[in-house]
Amino acid sequence: MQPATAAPPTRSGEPLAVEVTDLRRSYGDFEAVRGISFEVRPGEVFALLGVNGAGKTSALEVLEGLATPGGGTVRVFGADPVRDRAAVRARMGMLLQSSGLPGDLTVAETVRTWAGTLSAPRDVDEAIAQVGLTGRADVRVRSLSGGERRRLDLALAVLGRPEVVVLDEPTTGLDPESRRQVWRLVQDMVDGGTAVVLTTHHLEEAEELADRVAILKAGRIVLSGTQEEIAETQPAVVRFTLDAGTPEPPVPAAVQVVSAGPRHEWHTRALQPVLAELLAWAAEHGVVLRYLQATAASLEQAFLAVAEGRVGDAA
Ligand SMILES: Nc1ncnc2c1ncn2[C@@H]1O[C@H](COP(=O)(O)OP(=O)(O)OP(=O)(O)O)[C@@H](O)[C@H]1O
Repeated sequence: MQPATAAPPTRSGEPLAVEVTDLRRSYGDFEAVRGISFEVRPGEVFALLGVNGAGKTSALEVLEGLATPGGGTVRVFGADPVRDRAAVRARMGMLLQSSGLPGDLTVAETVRTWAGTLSAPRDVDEAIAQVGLTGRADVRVRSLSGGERRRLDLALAVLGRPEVVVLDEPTTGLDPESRRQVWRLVQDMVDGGTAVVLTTHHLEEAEELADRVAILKAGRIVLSGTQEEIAETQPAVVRFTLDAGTPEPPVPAAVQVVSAGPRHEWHTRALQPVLAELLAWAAEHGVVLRYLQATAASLEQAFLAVAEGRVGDAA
């Protein structure tokens, strides 16, 4: 487990795109964000994960300048998103969980109107094409499907060529193809040097996009680091089923037996040698390991461990 979420110092001297230090936010007596810290550099994707109510949106709203922190600081390229709102807004694109676009305008009119408020917008047709809405350009917003509307929101979020983009659940409601289209768009922006902070309930989205991840629970960061660092906090899993009457394999020292049958489940931090030992035993004794599965530790396992209180509940 990583105690802090400092960005790796890969490009010395480069300003931090986002710097959040000991951020707190309360609603009345209830503290929804309880002292979180993280940094994001240009060209990096940082994902905030957590179950419903963990505090992700509450934290992002401070970053977006929509709420003031109850404690701690937030800086975007060194500026305060609330005090220096105009300066931060010029460099930031945001995709909120829900948007309130006028339903009467068409897609093209909406993008054109939005472009008119920006100093250096992308080409309107290109922006519409990038989110796959070219064929829907003349359709009124109110007639769009939920997924199409989400893609329009995204087109607007990145229309001003932002250096920092905050995406609150960018692909919720999208079909798999549209989701991939959004991932490509995000990846293109990142390749161009944009810093991205995103929340998502789709772990495969974080796996696809995020350089670093923080898993929140009840307003605190419980695990953070690269995906590999987070996954390594969890054991690998081996599962197999033995036919009745088959001898039991010896349990290697590095194994914790979670289930001893009929479906065996072993947890281990030494997957390769444990698997090698098991397979050698099976070959030697002519035993079939039915439905054999070996799963390396994953971000998903770590997420579930946090959600289910197996990690970090003492915090
Ligand atoms: N306006 C509000 N007034 C009171 N409590 C609120 C308010 N907004 C959020 N909360 C509470 O703060 C906590 C964090 O909410 P938040 O929306 O930040 O979580 P989240 O991680 O973004 O959840 P989700 O994944 O469901 O979007 C929750 O317990 C929520 O009920």
